Amino acid sequence: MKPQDIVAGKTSLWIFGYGSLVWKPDFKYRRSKVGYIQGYKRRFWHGDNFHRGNDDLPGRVVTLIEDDDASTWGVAFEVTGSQVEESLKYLNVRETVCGGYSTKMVDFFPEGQNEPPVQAMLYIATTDNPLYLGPASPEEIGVQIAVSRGKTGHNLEYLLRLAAFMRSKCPHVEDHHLYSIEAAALTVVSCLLAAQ
Ligand SMILES: N[C@@H](CCC(=O)N[C@@H](CS)C(=O)NCC(=O)O)C(=O)O
Repeated sequence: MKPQDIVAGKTSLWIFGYGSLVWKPDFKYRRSKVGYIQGYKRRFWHGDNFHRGNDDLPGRVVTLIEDDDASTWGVAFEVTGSQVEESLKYLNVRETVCGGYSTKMVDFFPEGQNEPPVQAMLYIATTDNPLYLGPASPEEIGVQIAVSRGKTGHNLEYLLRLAAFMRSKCPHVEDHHLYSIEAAALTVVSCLLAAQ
């Protein structure tokens, strides 16, 4: 679904972030809410040859993989009025042109007892994406992240800031995939520093 089809005539839109968007939205928004989506798991299975890697050494960033038993926590940002077009124009370049992500509408469940779900748009890199790297062990992913950097910065920053967000805003979530990769990447970094 193209963003313009999603926002046709909309004066308000929720955008769900679950990777770099949770700590660096970089667009103006009216308000944000921590919460989750159902039916997807977050995995470091998407390659990145722009923001956090290059063609010779692609970085690893997150995408969403369908899993009926899973949920993924992040942040939804509400954009209104002129913010709708401005945010989509910016994110189209950042996420789609540079990142290989496409857009999808899902139900977003804000944290809190009596919060009803709202429709939210997210960016997802599907498995048929040419940058898709697929599953690997935490150790393999940790090494790749520890040695990759791109035009936006080091892949390690991308990993550590996401882990810091989850510990701070979603301490109840046991994201073994994220934290095992974080531990593996930090082990690699400590070994590289010790070898210097
Ligand atoms: N679509 C996910 C992942 C977004 C993401 O990590 N996209 C990359 C593009 S490969 C990005 O924006 N990177 C910016 C950065 O690494 O600072 C999200 O909602 O946060």
